[in-house]
Amino acid sequence: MWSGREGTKKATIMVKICCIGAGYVGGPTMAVIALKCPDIEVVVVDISSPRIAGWNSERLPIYEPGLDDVVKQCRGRNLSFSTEVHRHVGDADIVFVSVNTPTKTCGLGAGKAADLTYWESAARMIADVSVSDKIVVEKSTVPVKTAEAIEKILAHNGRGFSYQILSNPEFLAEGTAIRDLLSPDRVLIGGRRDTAAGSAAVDLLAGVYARWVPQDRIITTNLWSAELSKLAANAFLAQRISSVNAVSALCEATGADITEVAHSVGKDARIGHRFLSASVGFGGSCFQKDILNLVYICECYGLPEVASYWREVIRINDYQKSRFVNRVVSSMFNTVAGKKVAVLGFAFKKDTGDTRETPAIDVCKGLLGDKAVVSIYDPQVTGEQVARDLAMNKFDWDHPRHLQPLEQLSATDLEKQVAVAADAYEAAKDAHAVCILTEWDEFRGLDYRRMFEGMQKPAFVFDGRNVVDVAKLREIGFVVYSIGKPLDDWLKDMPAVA
Ligand SMILES: NC(=O)c1ccc[n+]([C@@H]2O[C@H](COP(=O)([O-])OP(=O)(O)OC[C@H]3O[C@@H](n4cnc5c(N)ncnc54)[C@H](O)[C@@H]3O)[C@@H](O)[C@H]2O)c1
Ligand SMILES: O=c1ccn([C@@H]2O[C@H](COP(=O)(O)OP(=O)(O)O[C@H]3O[C@H](CO)[C@@H](O)[C@H](O)[C@H]3O)[C@@H](O)[C@H]2O)c(=O)[nH]1
Repeated sequence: MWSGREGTKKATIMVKICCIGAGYVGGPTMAVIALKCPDIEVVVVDISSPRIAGWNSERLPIYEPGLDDVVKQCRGRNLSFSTEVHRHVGDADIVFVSVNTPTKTCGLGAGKAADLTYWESAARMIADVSVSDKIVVEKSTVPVKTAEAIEKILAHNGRGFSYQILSNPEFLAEGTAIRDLLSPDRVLIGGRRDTAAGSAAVDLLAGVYARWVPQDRIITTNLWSAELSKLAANAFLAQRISSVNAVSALCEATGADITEVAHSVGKDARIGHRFLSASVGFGGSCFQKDILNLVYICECYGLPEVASYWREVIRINDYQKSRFVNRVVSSMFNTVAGKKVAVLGFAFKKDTGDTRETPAIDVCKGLLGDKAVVSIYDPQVTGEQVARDLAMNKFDWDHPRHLQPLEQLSATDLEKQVAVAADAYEAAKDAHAVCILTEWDEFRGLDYRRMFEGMQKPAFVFDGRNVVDVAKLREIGFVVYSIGKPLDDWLKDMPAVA
């Protein structure tokens, strides 16, 4: 067993790992650790009993390709899910903290800063219930210097036990989480290498990952570099999307084709071809939240120019979403009031049921604001989830489910204006337009002729993900708009400004 007080690394057998937070990160990450380290006991705990019940059932609480299989192999062997938070945290050797770190909605830093309420309460709880020394691992994405705050909480409340804090940010993307965890580009571990105990803690955690990750992909840094690298990586990724989306607007204005431009640009090995797909905008629980967090940190350190540089990445993303809504409304004679619009795809990307910060929410709210009647189909998103999302205030989604307030759209408004369809054909029946907002593979192979026949005329397709064959659909008779593609005559004179 590891002993922090002695500052030594003994045998790594008999280690117990406990992860606080059984979400999109905690669940899959721990499942893969359990799979690759059969001699390590891994327990995932959460304050949400429905979530834990889900992890213990046949229908896992999140949809992620390959996850069922990994959980089935380990659950009941060396992987378990529990609401007995105190018991399992108390005697674990390594405690991962993978709780929500939402954007603050009120008070100092509202709309930008990370809300560390859940993090701090987890840290205080660790101090309260510990019966042994521990390595505490930041898995959540946190502001730079959070480790210092956690060290202080544990030092002042830790009742004599020794704690080593490590930063081990997670880089998995949803939809490919299992693949990313099994074969990560890198594992990053930040710690206090300058102390014997800190160094031993880094080595111990690195030893866990080394069971399946090649040594040259395990990077160790100081704490602040690890914390900042996570925010910087997401900012760089999101910046690429905002760059390609900004160019997509110029393509539409000039007759260039964004697919051709992105291909030509990405052929330069220094730029690379990945992450250059123009879209209706990026979504997901991380990009916006983490960039806002970065912006706030820059402001706090007196770097307003750097803050405004990163803020533009979000501005372009918001512009892209409202530009899309304006395209839809202006193309349809400047009004969608009372018109049925089919929305294909509600998740923030394909292969996930996650709708956090999905561009579909903003697009649907924009269309509903113009009094459209919206019929939504997504293969992985339930009607209940759609209703919650459309009734929720900005940023409220990133709190444990039972703490999310619901306001904005009344239930009657929702019932009148929003329906959820069983498939794409039902969504499009009698509709004036189809909007494609998620790039699900099945949307590529739909029978668009059949759809066209059941729709009002002129029939429109607004493709926010460039999944349809534009020429084929135009041949069928659709008026087609596809992000960043040359406009057809119908759309050419329509203004699409935000
Ligand atoms: N989703 C991703 O793809 C991703 C990837 C990398 C990093 N992250 C970061 O990881 C963190 C977690 O993200 P997530 O998507 O897994 O969130 P999530 O909302 O899916 O899961 C967080 C879980 O923590 C639980 N929780 C909150 N406070 C708790 C407490 N005090 N004790 C026990 N459980 C508690 C919640 O009930 C919830 O189930 C965030 O900081 C996020 O930014 C997310
Ligand atoms: O070329 C692209 C690539 C992505 N997207 C969109 O960008 C968003 C985010 O996609 P992606 O990054 O694939 O998914 P996430 O699960 O949000 O993963 C990001 O956020 C995680 C949470 O921090 C990080 O761990 C991952 O490394 C980082 O990729 C989605 O709406 C995508 O549709 C585009 O519009 N164009």
